[in-house]
Amino acid sequence: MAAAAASSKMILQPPVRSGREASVRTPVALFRSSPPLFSRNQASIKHSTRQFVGLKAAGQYFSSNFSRGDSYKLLEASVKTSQRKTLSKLTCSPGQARIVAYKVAVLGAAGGIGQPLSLLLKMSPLLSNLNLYDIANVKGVVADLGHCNTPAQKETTQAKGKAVLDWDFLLNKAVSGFTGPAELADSLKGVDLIIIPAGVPRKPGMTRDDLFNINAGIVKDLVEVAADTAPNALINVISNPVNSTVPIAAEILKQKGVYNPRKLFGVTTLDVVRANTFVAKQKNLRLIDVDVPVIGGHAGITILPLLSKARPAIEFSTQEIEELTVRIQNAGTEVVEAKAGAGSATLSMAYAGARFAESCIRALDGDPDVYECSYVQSELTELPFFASRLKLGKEGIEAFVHGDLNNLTEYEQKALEALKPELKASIQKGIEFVNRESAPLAV
Ligand SMILES: NC(=O)C1=CN([C@@H]2O[C@H](COP(=O)(O)OP(=O)(O)OC[C@H]3O[C@@H](n4cnc5c(N)ncnc54)[C@H](O)[C@@H]3O)[C@@H](O)[C@H]2O)C=CC1
Ligand SMILES: O=C([O-])CC(=O)C(=O)O
Repeated sequence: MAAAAASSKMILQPPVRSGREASVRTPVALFRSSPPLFSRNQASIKHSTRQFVGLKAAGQYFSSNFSRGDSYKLLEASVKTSQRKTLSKLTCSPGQARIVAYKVAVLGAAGGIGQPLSLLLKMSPLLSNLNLYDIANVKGVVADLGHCNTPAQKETTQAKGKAVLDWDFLLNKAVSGFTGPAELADSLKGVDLIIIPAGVPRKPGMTRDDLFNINAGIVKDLVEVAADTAPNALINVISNPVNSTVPIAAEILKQKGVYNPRKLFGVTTLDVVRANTFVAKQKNLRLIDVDVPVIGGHAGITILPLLSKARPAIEFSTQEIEELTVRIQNAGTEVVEAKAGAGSATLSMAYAGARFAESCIRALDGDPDVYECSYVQSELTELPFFASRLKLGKEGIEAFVHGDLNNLTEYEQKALEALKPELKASIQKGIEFVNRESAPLAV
């Protein structure tokens, strides 16, 4: 069993910084872009990517779709030197080529989130296989996506026995469809990452917790098969209510004897994406420069943006803090109401989900500089699950950015205490659901 996710060794202290200094001197991108998959000097590129990929210029194609080029220097500096890893795995020299062959399964792939998420994943240069599972309508999605000419990667052996990584412009990236419970296990064989957006979305007037009765069972059933078929995969749970579905997934994995708290994530990236968007707009900043950690959970007041920890360091009035916090907490409802019965956030969630998935893959691949907020098993507070900023690594969670919870403002501290009872009840509800479902029937 992996070490407890929040062992003291894994706790990072952020560097001491004055806000002004941080804002002026530090590039504050959320994430560095993925390093090139191979060094151009070291491996040959047979074709111009510009020729084949309409969306990005050749030089950009090998980097992330969701992040930018600057490194996340402040956070990186908070990692002890001994914890730093080299980038050696991310480049390859002749004779040492490898295939970047990460396999991802999307469960609920034909839905409002599943479809655009699958498209974004198919565009990602970091994965080779995409397995799409749903109880209905997957065939069409696979046929549709299969026509996008996003190339696969493969290792080729050149003259003189030199292996190089290359794009195979004839082979399309493998996209496979799986429909119905009988095909679920096949969709999960050999995958590195499982993303779960299966379940019903809200309608106006509903809370996320109102989805519990349907979605709890869906997540439970999917994770049971995942535990049997891909026990080592990372799992990203999108299905709501995330505050309960993640504890449900954890209990199922525990029952199956394969729970690794470092590998189970509730996807809260959309809260960060929204916080960054709203703050950048309010303060007239470049979007790319803004990073607001969002902690707690993923429903109403359990969503707590830490504006005092925003980068760059930004001055907010009390009124701005209150208005921005409430807007970020209610942003999901804002979309639900605007869609007026046609569902909840799908496109922004697909974007956020693809970003989080890409971060997971980059971490698996050895990128030493990957930080994300996520709702996970945690010891940062007295609650067993809590969203906070994490450093991701090859085995999932590598460390917690502990310092985010230090020196909170009075407003944030109060909001943190206020969210705890609701979050605790949602966690308890998830755990009790699994225990009830698996209790032997009274005779
Ligand atoms: N974590 C987050 O930040 C967010 C979470 N969500 C949640 O994501 C979930 C999905 O939302 P949408 O894609 O808009 O819903 P949707 O109804 O458009 O799609 C859901 C898909 O799940 C499939 N599905 C249902 N039961 C299944 C099962 N047992 N196995 C596999 N697939 C199954 C459906 O056939 C459908 O294709 C909802 O619970 C929603 O609340 C939505 C937005 C943000
Ligand atoms: O609000 C919803 O029901 C969907 C969701 O979680 C979000 O958009 O943050």
